Amino acid sequence: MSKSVALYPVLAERLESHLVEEENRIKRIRSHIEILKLENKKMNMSRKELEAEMAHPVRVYRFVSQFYSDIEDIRDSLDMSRISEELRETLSQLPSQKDYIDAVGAIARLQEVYKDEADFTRPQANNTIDVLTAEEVFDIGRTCSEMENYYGALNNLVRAKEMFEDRNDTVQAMAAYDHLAFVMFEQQNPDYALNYTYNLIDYYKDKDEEILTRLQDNRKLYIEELGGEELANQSLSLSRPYNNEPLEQLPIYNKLCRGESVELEAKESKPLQCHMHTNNNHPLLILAPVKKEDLHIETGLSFFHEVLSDKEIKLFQEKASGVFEDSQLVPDDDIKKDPNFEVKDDGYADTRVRSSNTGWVDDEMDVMVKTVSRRIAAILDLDLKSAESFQVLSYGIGGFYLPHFDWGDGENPFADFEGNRIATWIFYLNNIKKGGATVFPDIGATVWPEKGGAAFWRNLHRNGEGNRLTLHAACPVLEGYKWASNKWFHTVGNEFSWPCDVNPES
Ligand SMILES: O=C(O)CCC(=O)C(=O)O
Ligand SMILES: [Fe+2]
Repeated sequence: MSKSVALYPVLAERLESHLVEEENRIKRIRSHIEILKLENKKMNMSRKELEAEMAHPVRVYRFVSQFYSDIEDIRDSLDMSRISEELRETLSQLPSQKDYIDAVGAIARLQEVYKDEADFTRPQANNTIDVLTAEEVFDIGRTCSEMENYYGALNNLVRAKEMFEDRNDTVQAMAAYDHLAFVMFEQQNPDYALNYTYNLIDYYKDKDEEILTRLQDNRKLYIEELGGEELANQSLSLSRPYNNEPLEQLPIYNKLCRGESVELEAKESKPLQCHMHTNNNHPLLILAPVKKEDLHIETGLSFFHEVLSDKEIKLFQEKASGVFEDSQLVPDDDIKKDPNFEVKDDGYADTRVRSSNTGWVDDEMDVMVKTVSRRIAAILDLDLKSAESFQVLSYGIGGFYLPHFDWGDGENPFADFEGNRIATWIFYLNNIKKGGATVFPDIGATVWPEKGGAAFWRNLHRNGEGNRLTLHAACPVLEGYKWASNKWFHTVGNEFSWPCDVNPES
């Protein structure tokens, strides 16, 4: 009993400090509410305004990382076991760690593909607002490292260290150096890792015991990797430049995305046996002939200008926005073999292969959609009966689709349709500020999106087999956003639609 009595003042004291903590927690929630109210204006923007606001990679990264850390802080400040279902539901829909990682991944992908054009650490064309700070570059480098994207990690950490040094911030420069040493090791540069570690040991030796111990352990590991003390010492002169292997080994794709020309292995070039039927006498086209550019003979790759009106484009965007979801992709065998690709539990590949929104728009949704379908069929002289609905795609900053075929393998590749995807038609619904081309690595072609225009190609050989030259990809969007729409024609009803071919036996 007397023991309990003695605890009275202790209890009062502990309750008091609990209350202070609770009050602080509530203050934190209140300050978040104030910030959210201020941000409210942005959240009420229309789709168009939001697209314009989020048209630069740095803005997207900044917005997502700031929002994500606020949301994390809000989550931390709440007693999650006592919140309402509604609040829980709302929180679950807000930026998550995955969104933040995707935003960093988009920056790293853009840097990998577009190189100097995607150097967001320097003002580009007098734009001094959308420039990353040293702290942000450091954050991107560290996150890349956590994602095991050591290529992106190395580039960003090197730059972060430089930026910290430029402002004589040794403490931060050393922190960047510390991460960099590990990343150098992961990218097969143990000599660099060791050299950096010696410098770091020198710096931390009378500053931080814990860091020092870790650095000393690393030093041992790097020396071992270099084949012992003697060989390690020899390698320290660092006369060779460091390796930095990109994450995706896609040099042709990257070049084409940048608009550079590529040298291809010599391809057969037989004369065409006859010319493609342009179908210009079709009644639907007499009054409005379309301007067509031939880009590649064997696949029929071509570009059609000004096929869609602004009104039709708006309709496609509106119809699709109502039914948008993340683009899914059933990975084919080639993709599964690539060590960079992970297949999620549900059998779909993750955002390392493709990232965009998809909405299906069919002819029954609006008579204008049906008119457009008929216009394409008339231009191509293909039968619409077995065609798919329009697959409308919207790509945000960094949105892309790695090289793939539209045709499927095996006996019955598209169970829900009649036959394989014989041909692809892809509309471009807007002009993109930078990036976002469709490229064909084995043809060496880059198709630049043009509002209202469309690209077309034939996916299959005459014998029905997939044509491997049709390998194609969507380049990441570097600035702005991208809207496109696929229309796939299938074999049934189009068996005899083949025009001429360089090799009629194929
Ligand atoms: O967006 C592009 O440029 C290409 C899209 C594509 O290839 C596809 O969706 O299959
Ligand atoms: Fe495709």
